[in-house]
Amino acid sequence: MAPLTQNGQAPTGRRGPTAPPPILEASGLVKHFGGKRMLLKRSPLVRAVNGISMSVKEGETLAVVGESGCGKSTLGRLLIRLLEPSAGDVIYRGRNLGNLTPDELRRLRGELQIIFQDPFASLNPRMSVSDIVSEPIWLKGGSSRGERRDKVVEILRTVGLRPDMASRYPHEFSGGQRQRIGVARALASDPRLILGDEPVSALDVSIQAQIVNLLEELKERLKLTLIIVAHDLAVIRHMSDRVAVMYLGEVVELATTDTLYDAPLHPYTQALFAAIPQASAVARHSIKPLDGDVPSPTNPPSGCKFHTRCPHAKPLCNEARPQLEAVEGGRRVACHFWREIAAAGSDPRPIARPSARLEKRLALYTACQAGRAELLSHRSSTPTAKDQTC
Ligand SMILES: Nc1ncnc2c1ncn2[C@@H]1O[C@H](COP(=O)(O)OP(=O)(O)OP(=O)(O)O)[C@@H](O)[C@H]1O
Repeated sequence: MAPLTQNGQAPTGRRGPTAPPPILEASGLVKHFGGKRMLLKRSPLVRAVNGISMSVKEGETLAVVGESGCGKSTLGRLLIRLLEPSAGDVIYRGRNLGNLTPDELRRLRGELQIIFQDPFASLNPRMSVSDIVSEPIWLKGGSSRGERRDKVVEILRTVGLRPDMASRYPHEFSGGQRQRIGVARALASDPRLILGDEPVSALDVSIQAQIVNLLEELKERLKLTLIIVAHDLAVIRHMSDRVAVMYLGEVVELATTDTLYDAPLHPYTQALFAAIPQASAVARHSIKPLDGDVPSPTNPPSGCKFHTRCPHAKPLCNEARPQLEAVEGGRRVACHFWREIAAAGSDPRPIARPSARLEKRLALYTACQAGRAELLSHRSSTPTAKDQTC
């Protein structure tokens, strides 16, 4: 089993001569918050991200999953340089973002965009839709007022909103429509890579499917790369090509979506997926969902951060931090004993039927996928005022 190189890639040669270079590569990313002296005492040091090395391939959808507080949003924001790392580098299309001048970074900002979780909080209530969407175009520079107006109209159509909605204000829209405005704002600067930070979790389930489908459609049409931070494993399975599983500031497993859902290797991934046993092969292995809470990132356990909750923990896990190790098929796992755990779990049982709730959600996605062509033609002619149907 070949170990990873410093930048989180498999050793040179494994990628193959024809594989395109990643659009983004992170190496040794660390982000600590706090730890500053305040009057009489020091604020606690929060170790949000601890030495993550990974890459994002051009045109893929990479999902980042994990329990609340494990550092998903922080990692996402570090990758698009919305946050400055405490240590480590992000190389975007061959350029180290840490070495750019503020001016160079501002010019590059349009290529790296974000869609926020909460469409109610993330839009300025005092700005019209037209102002919200045209601001990034204006910031990019080089366009006249008329060109900006035309581009706003085009982008609104692209995200399924009517051009006459441009003069309205965010409070006049439904949740799904507001998230479409958030998507329009992200698209306005012609991005190459978009971070979706829980882009659908604040929305009603039926609206979630619309936004998921919109993002997928835009990704294909505009050749975007997506990083999706989310905790909804059904949405992740539907949307992503690869999944990075995080635990307490570290990536513990990284694999293609099908591989990960069919046979998770890390005990944390297994336990995470056991919360939706019918949706994954972990149902075959009677793995229990996780007990207890994630330890505090201000005082993380030594060695493997997961050992305090891991059913397979051995003394070594308390002593040494496991490295992300390359496994066949481009998958990576950070566990000292993944081979033993995988071998012990080779007693497959039939997969249980999906729960009624999961079945409903999967059916909804399928229906929305099937209705996409119809929806698109509907949007361009007589778009709906409210996001009520697929
Ligand atoms: N600006 C900040 N100052 C101090 N601590 C922070 C800050 N931002 C995040 N943290 C802490 O860093 C840790 C990781 O936070 P982060 O938001 O990245 O987690 P997450 O996995 O995205 O959580 P959630 O799913 O709940 O959004 C948490 O303990 C959080 O409290």
